[in-house]
Order: sequence, then C-alpha cells, then structure tokens
Amino acid sequence: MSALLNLKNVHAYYGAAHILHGLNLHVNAGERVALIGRNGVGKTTVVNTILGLASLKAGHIHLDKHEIIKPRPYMAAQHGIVVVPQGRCIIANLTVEENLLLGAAVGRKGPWSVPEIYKLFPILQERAHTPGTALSGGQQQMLAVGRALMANPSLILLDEPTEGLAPVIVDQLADIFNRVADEGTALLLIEQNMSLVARVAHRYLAMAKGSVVAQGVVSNSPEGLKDLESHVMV
Ligand SMILES: Nc1ncnc2c1ncn2[C@@H]1O[C@H](COP(=O)(O)OP(=O)(O)OP(=O)(O)O)[C@@H](O)[C@H]1O
Repeated sequence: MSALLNLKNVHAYYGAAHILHGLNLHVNAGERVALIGRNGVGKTTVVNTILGLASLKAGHIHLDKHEIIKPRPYMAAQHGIVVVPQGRCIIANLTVEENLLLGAAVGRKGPWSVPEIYKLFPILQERAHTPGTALSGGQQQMLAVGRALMANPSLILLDEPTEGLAPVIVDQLADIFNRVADEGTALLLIEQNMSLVARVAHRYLAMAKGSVVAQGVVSNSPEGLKDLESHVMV
C-alpha cells in the first residue's frame, strides 16, 4: 500500500537549531496513528516541516506519492493532507461560517460541505454568524476540525486538539475523530492525553530528541495505557 504521508530520514531546522534528526514516519490510507512524546521532542516540528515552516535540510517527504522537495504551506492540502494546528488559528474577523468556507478554498471534491459540518457540530450552525473567536475553546476546536474537513482531506494532522479543554468536550471530540476515521479519513493525532490516544489511535509512534524511537499497536488495556504513558512521562 502506498502511504498518504511518508517522511524518510528527515532532518529539519529552525535557523541553526537542528530539531528533527533522521525522522521516519508514514501514514497509510484510513490509518489512525498517534504521534506521542514529551514536550519539546519535535512533534509540532514534524507538522511545520511538512508545511515548510521549519526547513527541511535532508531526507525525503512524500505527500500521496509526490515527493515535495521544497515544502510550502499550501502544498499539503493540495495533496489531501490538512492540518488542525495547535492553538486552532481561528480567524478573528471572520464568522464561524466564513472560517468554515476558508477550508474549502483548496477546491477538493468530497462528502464534506457546510450542511454536513453542521450535522456533525450543531453548535456551529447555531453560532454560524458569530465571529469565530467569540466561541468557547471547545467550540473553536470543533470549528478548526470542521474547517479541516471542508477541504475533503484523505489525512488530517491534529496537533494537540484537546489541549486545555474540559473532559466532556474531549469525549465529544474523541467520538467525532472516530466517526471521521470510520468514514475513511486517516488521522495523525499528536496528543499528550494518552486515554484519548487509546480511544482513537490504532498505532503509535513515540518521539524523543527529534526522531521516532519506539512504535507499536495501541491497546486500551491498563498495560497498554502504561506503555503509552511511559513515552510521555518526564
Ligand atoms: N520557531 C522556532 N524557532 C526555534 N526553535 C523552536 C521553534 N519552535 C520550536 N522550537 C524548538 O524546537 C524544539 C521542538 O519543539 P516542538 O514544538 O516541535 O516540540 P513538541 O514536541 O511539539 O512540544 P510540545 O508538546 O510542547 O508542543 C523545542 O526545543 C522548541 O523549543
């Protein structure tokens, strides 16, 4: 099977700071993969390298079979890979609906449209004409996920989507991620909440010091959770 996303021996930098050290990672169609690791190991830098926001100095990045020599922010979406960024990046002076429509700008055909997003997140319909940043944190995260779906992606990269959210919202988001994955969209979930990882992901990759140092199958058993926790504990 060919991967939707494939990083081979990637070295990436911010200026002179060498952050990713020979990182290997792939996500196949329909897979649910978690990328875990302690703060500062380089998880967000993986996303930033794919988007061209950290500089790729060696190695190879393939997006849906196409090698990307010089990554740029718009390229991933053109290949069906969309990012839900850490901090959500909701545009303050656009309404909820306008934020959603931004996600469709890439023009990919597929099942997701504004009415479908409103079925998934009824609260977004209720607040359709409210400025995006007037929503609560949980609602803004729903908007960020909805905006990503509007691009009709084959893979969504979720960077710490539940950071700072109440447990009840985390539960709702876990259900949504599972529904989206059940419909065939692959997920790469960067997350610090291992019980969420265990509920959503089937495979995990653990990072330390800028590379993947362990990987395995996710198990929701107490032993499985302990194994996951061992990769994020300080
Ligand atoms: N723009 C930047 N310029 C220079 N160094 C940076 C920049 N962004 C991040 N770093 C550094 O790169 C390293 C990896 O950061 P990164 O954000 O990728 O880690 P992370 O695993 O996502 O951590 P967290 O869970 O805290 O988000 C850290 O040492 C961080 O301080």
